Amino acid sequence: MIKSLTPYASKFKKYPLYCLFFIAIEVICDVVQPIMMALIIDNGIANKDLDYIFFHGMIMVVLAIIAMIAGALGAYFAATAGTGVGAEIRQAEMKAIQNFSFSNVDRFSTSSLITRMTNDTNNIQMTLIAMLRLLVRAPLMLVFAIILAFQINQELSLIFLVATPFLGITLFFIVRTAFPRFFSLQRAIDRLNRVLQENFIGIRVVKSFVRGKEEKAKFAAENANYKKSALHAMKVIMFNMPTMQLTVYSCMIAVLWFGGNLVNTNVIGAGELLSFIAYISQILMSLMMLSFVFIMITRTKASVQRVVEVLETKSEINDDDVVIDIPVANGAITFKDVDFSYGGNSDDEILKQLNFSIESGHILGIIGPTGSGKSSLVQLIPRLYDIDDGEIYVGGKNIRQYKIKTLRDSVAMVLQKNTLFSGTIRENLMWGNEHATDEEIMQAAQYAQAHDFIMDFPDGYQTVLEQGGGNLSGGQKQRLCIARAILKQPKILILDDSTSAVDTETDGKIREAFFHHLPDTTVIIIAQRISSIAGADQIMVLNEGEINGLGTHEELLGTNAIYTDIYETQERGAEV
Ligand SMILES: Nc1ncnc2c1ncn2[C@@H]1O[C@H](COP(=O)(O)OP(=O)(O)OP(=O)(O)O)[C@@H](O)[C@H]1O
Repeated sequence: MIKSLTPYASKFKKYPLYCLFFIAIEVICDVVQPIMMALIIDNGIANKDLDYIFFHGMIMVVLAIIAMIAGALGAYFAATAGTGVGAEIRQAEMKAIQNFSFSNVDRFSTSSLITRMTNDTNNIQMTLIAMLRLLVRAPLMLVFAIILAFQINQELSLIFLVATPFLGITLFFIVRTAFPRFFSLQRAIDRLNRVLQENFIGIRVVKSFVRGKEEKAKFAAENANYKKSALHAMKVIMFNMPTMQLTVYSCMIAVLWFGGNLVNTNVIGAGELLSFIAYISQILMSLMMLSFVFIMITRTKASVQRVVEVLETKSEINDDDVVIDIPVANGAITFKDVDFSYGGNSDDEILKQLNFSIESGHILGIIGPTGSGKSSLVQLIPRLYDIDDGEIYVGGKNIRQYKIKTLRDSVAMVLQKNTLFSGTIRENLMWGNEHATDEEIMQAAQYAQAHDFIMDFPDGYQTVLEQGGGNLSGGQKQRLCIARAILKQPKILILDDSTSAVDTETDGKIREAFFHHLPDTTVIIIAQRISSIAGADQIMVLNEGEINGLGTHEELLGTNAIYTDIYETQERGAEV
């Protein structure tokens, strides 16, 4: 698992070496201090030699200053490496997610992807920084302190031999129990983020339905669940510190007990006993640092697993087999025996045995009850989802023969849910074509019946849109999205219920514009209103994932029950 992340560390190879160098200096300075202290007590104080005390005291001060500077530099290089690797991983996750197919995104869920890119990656970054600093410092200090303690007195040092296995076994059990609990903790963060994300994105709906109380209750439940998961994990970790302290204080008591006797019998000096105790403190510190890092590693193991899952997920839709990048010749579309289900579950087929063709430059209207599969059908054309069975042809070639970018560049979709981004109207329109001239932008806006309302704003095309186009009406947003799609100059233009918020007259003008100004573009219009599709070259009636009728308005009216029923209902509605 760690191996999968090593490529992201390659840029920062030299920093661990710098870190090792400075931390080694810091540790050497720290472990020499007790020796100075012992010398001052056993020689300086015992002989009342003030010069000796002052000289060795100064050495202690200088050592402390060097240790401080080296420690700070070590921490700086550790932080540079850790944050650098974190940034590389985040960038790689972003790249991987941009390549995901819709079903990949469905499988992970948006909130989980956000947690993985933020919280999980942050865990990895923090652990790397701690590992670089402490995994060098703690073992070095431990080894030096043990060696120097052994040099003072070997028998006293045997006390460590009893304490170390006890600590090792305790740590092993803590780490083993904590791992699954940390995994659940990350999942609890996913769920908390999901509730927050849904609430913030849908805040207008929440307020208009006065659902604030229910939303608060939903959040409270997930928040409580998160707290429970965090406590569950912490309960194990809690044992770490007391175990360390119990062991070390027991060691100190044992050292004072046996060491006191050695001082009384003049085997070691009082200063040596004091520095022995100082080494025990350093050994305690090292063990605490080590256990802290091990626990962080345990927590991060869960995060690494979740991040690697994102990095290693290959898009279910790819064009790896396509060697030659052939252009899309025209907007002709053919579906042959197409079956489709979300997640490839054939028991739950959304579209069944679809067979139809549209000539390039023609307009196809699709109508049908809600949930009949209209949006699913059009998403198959630019390969936003792949089909289970059958074949789809665009411009006379199977869509699998095109590079995905080429195919998607030739198809523009205006989705049911319009998304605009913060920035000016002009910037939003240029998503369709980043090289578009002012004339082209204006022309696309005119075709989409957006130019007039844009010019009514004091800043015209430079009007700044709020996040998600919050300062526009629903119909205005829809028209901007249509203009953005037209600007792409696609071979196929798909409008998925995208004029629902536009009045009938403007809707008619938009269709007129397609008819007169985009004669070579194949247009697919999904609509609820018969009037939006009545003039189409062909109309498809979709019902429960199957083609129930296909023909012109005149052919379907009177012969297709569903179409006639929708028509009559809407006519009656219009009369009332
Ligand atoms: N991402 C998805 N994952 C799983 N099932 C989905 C997904 N999107 C849609 N569905 C299911 O597929 C079926 C067809 O949905 P689709 O959106 O294609 O219908 P539609 O005819 O466009 O409906 P509407 O007119 O209400 O927009 C529905 O049963 C829906 O629950």
